[in-house]
Amino acid sequence: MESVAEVLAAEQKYFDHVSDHRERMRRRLLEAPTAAANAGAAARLRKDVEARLERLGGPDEAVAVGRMDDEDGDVLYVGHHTITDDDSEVLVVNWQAPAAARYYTATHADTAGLALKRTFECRGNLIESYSDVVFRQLAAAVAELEAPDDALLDDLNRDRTGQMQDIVRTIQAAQFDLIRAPLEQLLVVQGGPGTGKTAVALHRVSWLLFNYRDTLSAADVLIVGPTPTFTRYTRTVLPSLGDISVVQRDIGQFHPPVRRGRTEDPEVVRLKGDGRLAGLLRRALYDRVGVPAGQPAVEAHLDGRPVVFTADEINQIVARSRQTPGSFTQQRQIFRSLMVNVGMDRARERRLGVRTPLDQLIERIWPSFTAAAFLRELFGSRDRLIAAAGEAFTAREVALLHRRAGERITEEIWSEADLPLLDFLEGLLHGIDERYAHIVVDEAQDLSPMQLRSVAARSSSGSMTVVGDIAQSTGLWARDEWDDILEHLPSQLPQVTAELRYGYRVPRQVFELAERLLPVAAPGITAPQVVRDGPADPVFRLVDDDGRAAVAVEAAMAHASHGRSVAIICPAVHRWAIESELAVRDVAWRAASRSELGQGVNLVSPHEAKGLEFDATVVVEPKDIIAEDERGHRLLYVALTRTTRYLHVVGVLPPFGATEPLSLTGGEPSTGSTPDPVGLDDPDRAAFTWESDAASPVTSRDFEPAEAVGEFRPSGGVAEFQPVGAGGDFEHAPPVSDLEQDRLVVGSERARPASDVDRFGLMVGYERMRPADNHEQSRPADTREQSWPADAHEQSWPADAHERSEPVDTHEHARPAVGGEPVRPVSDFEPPRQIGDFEVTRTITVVPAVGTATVPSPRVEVAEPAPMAVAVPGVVSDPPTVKAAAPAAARAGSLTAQIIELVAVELAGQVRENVQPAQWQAVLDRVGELLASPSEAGADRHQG
Ligand SMILES: Nc1ncnc2c1ncn2[C@@H]1O[C@H](COP(=O)(O)OP(=O)(O)OP(=O)(O)O)[C@@H](O)[C@H]1O
Repeated sequence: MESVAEVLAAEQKYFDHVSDHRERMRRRLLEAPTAAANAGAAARLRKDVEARLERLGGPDEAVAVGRMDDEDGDVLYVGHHTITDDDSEVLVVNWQAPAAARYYTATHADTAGLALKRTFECRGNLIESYSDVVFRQLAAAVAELEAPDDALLDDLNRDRTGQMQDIVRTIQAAQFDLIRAPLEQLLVVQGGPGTGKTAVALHRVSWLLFNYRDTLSAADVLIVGPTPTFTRYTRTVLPSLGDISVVQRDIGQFHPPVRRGRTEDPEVVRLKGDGRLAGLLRRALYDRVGVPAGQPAVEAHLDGRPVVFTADEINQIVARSRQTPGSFTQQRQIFRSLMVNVGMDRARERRLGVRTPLDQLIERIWPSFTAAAFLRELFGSRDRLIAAAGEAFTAREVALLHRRAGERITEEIWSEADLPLLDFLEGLLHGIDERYAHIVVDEAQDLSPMQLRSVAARSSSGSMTVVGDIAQSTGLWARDEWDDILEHLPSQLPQVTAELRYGYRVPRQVFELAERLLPVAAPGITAPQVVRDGPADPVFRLVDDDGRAAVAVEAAMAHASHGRSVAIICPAVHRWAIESELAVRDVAWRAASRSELGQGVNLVSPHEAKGLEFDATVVVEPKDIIAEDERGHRLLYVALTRTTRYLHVVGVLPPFGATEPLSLTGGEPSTGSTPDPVGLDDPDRAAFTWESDAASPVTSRDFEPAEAVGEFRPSGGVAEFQPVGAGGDFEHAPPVSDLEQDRLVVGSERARPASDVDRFGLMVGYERMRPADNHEQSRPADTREQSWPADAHEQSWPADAHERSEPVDTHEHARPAVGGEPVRPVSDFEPPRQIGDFEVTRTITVVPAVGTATVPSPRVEVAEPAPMAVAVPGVVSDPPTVKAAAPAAARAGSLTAQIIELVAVELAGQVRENVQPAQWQAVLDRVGELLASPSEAGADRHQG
């Protein structure tokens, strides 16, 4: 069997060989125009050459994405583009070609005659690694049937860039089935978040363009997305597949040119999206045609020769004109020619005194409009609205549509809900010029009937790919059924509905949280099956109102500092605070509302977040996301499912506690008997995760704090913390901390092995706020942060900090100053590498704002921390060695105390209660003391 290195060398040789041929093809193509007979032919050739060069791929692209070996030993390489040698032998076949299909369709159950499928991981044309699926082995390994292969996992784990990437390398069999479904149908693809609906829809376009190339060109295809941001995010995929001229638009782009920016009441917006508006507009438009009632006859002149028409006569001509197929304007032209014909026949001798030229009369009887002018007049006239509304609308609805017109048409500002109406009118007035043989509608689940009409009006054939997720359907037109959407997309073609079942984007830990919303958000929908684990559990950050923005921004900055794309998904009510915080901290950020996305910090509204994804997301204030939409739980589901790796939830509601569990379901505050909506009752679930940069941060499940340091014993509504081993009972105390290779590790015997636990590292909270020279004030002021000052003794301490119940604001603009020295912002502090004898392996953010929790009762009382520190058997195994070990032990002791506090928080969570600010403060004060004079406190404790 060949070694990996041998395989790589052989494959690279082939890649280089193919690349040489590709460059030869390129040179030949580039030379072609110069050989043309004349300038016109050369220009045509050049265009053709450009298109063919696109199809060839760039010189830096990998020539192939994979290869397949059939059972007879024949090999075929698959890539983005076909590459041939001098004899026109195919070296690499393009992925859309029928010959490539088996690369995607082969499965363990039906190998399609393949023995092996190899997927390459490349940088440019350099192969970095490859992964093989050996079908016979796969079939044998039943356990692996649903397991994603390595190549797929690699792709899913890569950093996101703010632009969607193609998935040619790793299209899955079920996805490929939809990609190559026949053109002549209306294909509906339902699938949960991250199941690849958008990817499938885009690759389907490319596949159709290749396989129906005789009848379908790029100009025949339209892709419609929900927002400009989404369109920007997805628009590079098709060019990367060699399909450059496919039209990609967002739904807000179908309208005549008007000024946008009017905001409207949701009730009005909803009404304007209603399909009944189509009837109203049509009636209103044709209500403007005809001779006004009460006018039996009219007179006009044709070149000075008077003509008289009776009203009946004109109305008959109007009726005849309206029967001809065509737009309002075309019918008007017919009307005009009929009128002119009659006029010519009937015109008498020239006579003065008839003032109205025939064209003016025609304009009065059948006015010509622009869509905007017509709609402005209609909305501005209650009478016209009432007439057009007929029986189909209530008086209230008519009143909602009525509005004062702007002074001039050029000053009229239009709302988003007006746009489909303008578009509909434009279609009535002039017809729709741009029609497409295939239309892809992404995120279709939210579109209003009038928006869907805009799409349908552009279909020449009824062939469409409609993708979306009912469970993510929000907004004023949130749907529970696909039929409610499809009734507005009429098609003569068969309608086929398919479902994508595997979730590729969202890691298991995150989806386990998000899917708990589904029973409330979309009861009939089956959750997708996630295919991979993420690097971390979701992190819940408990904050108070003042601390929210800081915590969210800090979390985002931390991710951004690792080069990740991170979205702060923020409901409108907190947007300002977040933007201010970003400004104060001088953080460069991008706004989805301006269609900017990329690495670093992005600020995104929950609605804008649809269809997008990021390496990390910070979801701000779940309850307000829920409040932002009638289907707020779905909106939160959307927000929670945007991450490919890390999720932070930042909110004022504690993620635990009997009085207010993390209210992912929103609504009324829960009582003790209310089932916990996110399953935090479930003892197997981590109540929260302590924030950490570790690859897998320590969660509340990771060790057994109660066994390690003590336990909470509820008594009369107050749970008391009882440290185990108090009074020096080392023998029976399980280890609380241990010194191992200069690291402080924490855990009990039942905890994870030290290698895992040592990620826990040192708890260095609180210390950063230590006063320079007044140890009595040594106490934490802001437990949201966890950095250690580079030099603790240089820090100033706000004089009134001990009286504050809210975290001290450490921002530039509101930084407290003590003795003229401003308190430095948290971001200025570098955690130390070394504390005493201990190497700092990790800093962990303290669960924030416990000191400011407002949950009244029941409460947890935390006993004095002193006895807790005695259980340091790894350091001080018996009293005689106390003195010698005192400095190290003292430091370890104080740090242990901090750990114990965190354990206390954890336990508080586990007993589903919260710590009273006063109690908590007592603990923190005590730790402050210990930290202020560690040796003394340590010695005391060990002696005591
Ligand atoms: N076969 C695959 N190989 C590699 N990556 C894939 C594959 N299928 C999907 N993905 C990736 O999964 C992520 C989610 O895909 P996509 O955005 O198409 O999902 P979606 O179903 O449209 O999600 P949403 O409902 O949130 O809009 C993308 O990063 C996409 O590239």
